[in-house]
Amino acid sequence: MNTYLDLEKFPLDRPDSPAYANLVARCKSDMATHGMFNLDAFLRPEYAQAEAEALTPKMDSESFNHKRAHNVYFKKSIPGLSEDHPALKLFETSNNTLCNDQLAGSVVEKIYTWPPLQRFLAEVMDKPALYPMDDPLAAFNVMRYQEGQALNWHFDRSEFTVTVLLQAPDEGGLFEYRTDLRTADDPNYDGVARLLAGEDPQMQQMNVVPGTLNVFRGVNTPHRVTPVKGDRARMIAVLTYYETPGARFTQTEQLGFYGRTA
Ligand SMILES: O=C(O)CCC(=O)C(=O)O
Ligand SMILES: [Fe+2]
Repeated sequence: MNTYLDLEKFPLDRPDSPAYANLVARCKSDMATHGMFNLDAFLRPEYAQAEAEALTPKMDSESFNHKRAHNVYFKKSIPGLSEDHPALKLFETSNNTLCNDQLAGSVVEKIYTWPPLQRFLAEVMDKPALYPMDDPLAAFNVMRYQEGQALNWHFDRSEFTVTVLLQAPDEGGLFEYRTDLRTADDPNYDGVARLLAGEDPQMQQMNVVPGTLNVFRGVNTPHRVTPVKGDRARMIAVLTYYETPGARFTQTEQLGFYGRTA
């Protein structure tokens, strides 16, 4: 994996080293303060670019165009919220997705299934262990956003999400987020409505270099990707792990996100 990953800077393969302990401590601290952490250029940028190019023909011919209007919950209705509540405002999303069953042999698959990464993430996230999903579609994806495409405001299904940026666009395609807008006990619908109206001063933007591994707690932190501008697409790998083995999407979720069931 040292070919692809910068294991000198991020010694995930040396869990007994002091450098590893330092890295875990830094990531825990970033997670506690910002709800996310980054390993800059963890996937060496030349391999990130090569992976983006290698996957482009498949993206052109086989990907699912995830295009729909949705609210921040990806649900039709929320018990106790009237249909016209501004927290349920609909937004357009469009991007193209390749699923894990279309990514056999890819570098993204190698990273997703590499046990030291799972162990490292578990340690940073204070979990006894983390497991890959047992879902042929939702375990890991590569998403492409071309000119005008975007992923609109949403909360994630999983507690946290791991991404690796493969290719950055020339303009737009920015990741925007609002840390801890809700909690497990307080859905904060008025706060959600404020954010969606563009009136939350605590919204932030993140800009990362290609190859960066980002981990963010997206279950209570709404986030979006702004529309891409220009000819260069934004391409990103999304890796999902759970605390229990065997996690799967429901058929309804598979259909909604990937246009098919498997
Ligand atoms: O494209 C990204 O940076 C974010 C992807 C994301 O939020 C998701 O897949 O849930
Ligand atoms: Fe997300």
